[in-house]
Amino acid sequence: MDKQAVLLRASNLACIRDDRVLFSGLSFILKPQQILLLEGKNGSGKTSLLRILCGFREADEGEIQWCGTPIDNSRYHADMAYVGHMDGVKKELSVLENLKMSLAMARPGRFTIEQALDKVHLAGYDDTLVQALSAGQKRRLSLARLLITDNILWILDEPFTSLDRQGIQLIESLMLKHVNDGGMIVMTSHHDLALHATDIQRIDLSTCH
Ligand SMILES: Nc1ncnc2c1ncn2[C@@H]1O[C@H](COP(=O)(O)OP(=O)(O)OP(=O)(O)O)[C@@H](O)[C@H]1O
Repeated sequence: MDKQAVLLRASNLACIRDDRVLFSGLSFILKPQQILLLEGKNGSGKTSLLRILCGFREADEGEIQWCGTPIDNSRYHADMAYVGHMDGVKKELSVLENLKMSLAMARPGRFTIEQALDKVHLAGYDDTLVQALSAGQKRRLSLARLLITDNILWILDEPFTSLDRQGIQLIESLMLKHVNDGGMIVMTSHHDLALHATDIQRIDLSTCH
């Protein structure tokens, strides 16, 4: 892909829930090697904005473009990966089956399934049913999906939730590598990011009215 042309542009977005304006007039541009950190108090609309950016829900106003065209085109969904609250994993399938399923629907990434499981410290859990994993292990599995597929844009909703200290450091180092390699991340987090050398834009949704 031509990295020069890669750009996520949100223009004048608004989101209304039950007649309440969560945010309006929200615009930003995200380029390769940048992280956009969405901040704001509980209920300010961070998850709602991520779901709009994923194309799961339409904005009440405004437009989102990927590389100059509206996001409802197939290329955006191939370029983007979302890890949300529900972890996006099927609990009745094994760890290996879940990763094989993710791989079947995407371009292969930098790591094999075996390497990714090793990286997120789930080696040896291949045949374990997801329903038998702890909350932190489920989160590690959902993050392993990012490593086995090739997606320039990661959209992450509270990626540190349920992770222990070592897990948080691991994810931070994977995120750093992703952006240093030309990737982009939009994320929410109530946890302070330790990625000091990185180009981080911050938007506080509590103030976007
Ligand atoms: N499906 C829905 N239908 C109606 N209202 C909803 C729906 N989902 C969320 N909301 C409302 O929208 C508001 C914003 O929710 P959202 O989950 O986007 O906030 P958030 O900033 O991510 O919060 P938190 O920090 O608690 O995760 C809340 O008041 C919530 O009740």
